[in-house]
Amino acid sequence: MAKKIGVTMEVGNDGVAVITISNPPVNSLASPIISGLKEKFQDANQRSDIKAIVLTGNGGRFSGGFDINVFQQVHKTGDISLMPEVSIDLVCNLMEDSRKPLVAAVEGLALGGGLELAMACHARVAAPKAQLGLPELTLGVIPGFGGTQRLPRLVGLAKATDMILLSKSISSEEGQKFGLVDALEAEVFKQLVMSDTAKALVHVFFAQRATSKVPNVTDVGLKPRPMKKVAVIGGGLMGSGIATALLLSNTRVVLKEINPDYLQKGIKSVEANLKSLVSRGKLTQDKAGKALSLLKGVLDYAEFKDVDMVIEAVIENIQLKQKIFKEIEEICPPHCILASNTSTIDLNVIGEKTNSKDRIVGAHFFSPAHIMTLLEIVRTENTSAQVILDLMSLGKAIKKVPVVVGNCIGFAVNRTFFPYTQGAHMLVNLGVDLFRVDRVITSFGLPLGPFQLGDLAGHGIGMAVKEIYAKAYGDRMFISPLTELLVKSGRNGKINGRGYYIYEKGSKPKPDSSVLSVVEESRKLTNIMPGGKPISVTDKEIVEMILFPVVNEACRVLDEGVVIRASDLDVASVLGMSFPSYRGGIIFWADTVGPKYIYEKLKRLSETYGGFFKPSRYLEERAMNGMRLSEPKASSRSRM
Ligand SMILES: C[C@H](O)CC(=O)SCCNC(=O)CCNC(=O)[C@H](O)C(C)(C)COP(=O)(O)OP(=O)(O)OC[C@H]1O[C@@H](n2cnc3c(N)ncnc32)[C@H](O)[C@@H]1OP(=O)(O)O
Repeated sequence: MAKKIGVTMEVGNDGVAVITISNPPVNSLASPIISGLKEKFQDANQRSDIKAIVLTGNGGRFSGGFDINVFQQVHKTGDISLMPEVSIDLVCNLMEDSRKPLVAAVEGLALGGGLELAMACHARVAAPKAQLGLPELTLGVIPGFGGTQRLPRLVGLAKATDMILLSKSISSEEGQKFGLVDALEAEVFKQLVMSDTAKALVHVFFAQRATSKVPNVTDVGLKPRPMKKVAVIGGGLMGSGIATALLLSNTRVVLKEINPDYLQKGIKSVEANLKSLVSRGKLTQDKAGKALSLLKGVLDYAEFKDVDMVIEAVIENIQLKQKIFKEIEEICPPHCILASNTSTIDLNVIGEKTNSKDRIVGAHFFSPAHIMTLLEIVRTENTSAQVILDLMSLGKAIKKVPVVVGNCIGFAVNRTFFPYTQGAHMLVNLGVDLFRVDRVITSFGLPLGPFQLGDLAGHGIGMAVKEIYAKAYGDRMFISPLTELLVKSGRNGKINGRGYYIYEKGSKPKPDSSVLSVVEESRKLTNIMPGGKPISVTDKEIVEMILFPVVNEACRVLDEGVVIRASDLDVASVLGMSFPSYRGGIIFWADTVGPKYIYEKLKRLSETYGGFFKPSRYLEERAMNGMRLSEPKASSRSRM
């Protein structure tokens, strides 16, 4: 039977193209394979429906390298032109420079040119026990597809020299240890690569990398300035957490409070944060001591004269923030970045009384700030590219994932998720058990259901936030009296030991059945149960009624250009809201479910239950045109 030689490309519904090398028995890189690869990569890079590429080999072997028969032919004929030019066209231009995430899925072996192709990909996943090496020297040649350059960068010079000069191959397990392999997968490698989970996780991996590319900021030749000394104003929960994160990365921190009592509390919180990291084995005592030595508590602005950045983290009070920004503008050096950790207030309003609008930026950390990795960098139309770059660079230095977003109420994450609680409240007012709602949402993959999350955030805050959202997005809110009734009955959430659940030291939160009388009162007031009877819903419908309105708001966030790209919202939802990463983030998940399905469901729900579910224009357009939500808009009215 004739051998089937060639390169194939299959594109899944999710936009992932799988390019497969077929040249049995070892998928050597013969001329038709090299030209096939060029053609497929060219095609994949151009097609708008392809958003990520996987390169793999057929029959359990990635590739045994360049076709040695060609060497033999060259030797026989003396015609060196038989050697194809591969490095520039294929390996650099089409693979390495591809703007689409490109992953090598390696099984069996990747040797010589085979490993070099894998190294030109943006990441490598390998099955256990695969053989990886550059044995070219055994044939009297050197690695010719760039391996001499890429291998040392991945595994270090010593290991690379060993592998190249001694033609020593290594296993994928060793490769992972040295950084040649990004992830190892189990035996059912192929199935796993093609599984929804792998697709989602690979998506999040690349989406996270993509966040560091910000047009007109990271591509205009600017260099980040060093942030040697940073001031944090406010030593509360957020301020002390932010200070801890900075100290852990060896940044000098000035922590300012308004009186000695508050200052002492702030410093104690930083100490407690560090102590808890030490007790959990995440930090040595020495390093904790070093971090603390970089902290200086102050009650006035004297230390602000030489700071590189101020991060304001006081309560959400517009007048107070405006006053602080006016003061720091006067006292800080002219290069100093003036950042606010506000989660809701418009940055233009905060900076209204200053003449330094180009230096004003949002640094929205998520609580606890020294642990949660998302940092929303909120820019206004006046924030300078240099300031954004500096904050991105500081964010990375303190081990956060900075995502640059536009200025709107709630920014990207809180705005996208504001319907999350409301959908849950609607269900409960329609007669569904609140503890069931939490159970269904946690089994979907979020760590906390909406009611337990509300308890954790505190219902006092919940009420304040609801008001802010009602002003901004009141046209699409479900207003439920549940939170107010809860607070009235003395249940502020975890903070005072009681919310929907009972919180006792040392034990897990317990559902509090006595809260049901509060729920009953709310149901009476809203009176939305059809015929006064509880509705009957499946678990799937519960997920849909809570998360589809979130997807709907995410569509508006995309439509208004609050994020640079859809995948930024995926990363932000995973890191800021703990949306399950194995579902790829909110937009990736929605595209998996299907925009048309979501649109039709929301439309039906809005006919029954009103405007809260009304599909957005963006969702409707995508559903009607059979487009994914993540596809970039043809013309953008970005706020970025
Ligand atoms: C530009 C680049 O940097 C340059 C290069 O890539 S140079 C090439 C570097 N690659 C190599 O040196 C790998 C050479 N091959 C091997 O070491 C071994 O064949 C192997 C480990 C891949 C597989 O070993 P094993 O399973 O024992 O099978 P083995 O009998 O050796 O090979 C199976 C068949 O594949 C062929 N083959 C293996 N590697 C090949 C290659 N790179 N090109 C062409 N044919 C190859 C063998 O000639 C053999 O063919 P046959 O069945 O007609 O006799």
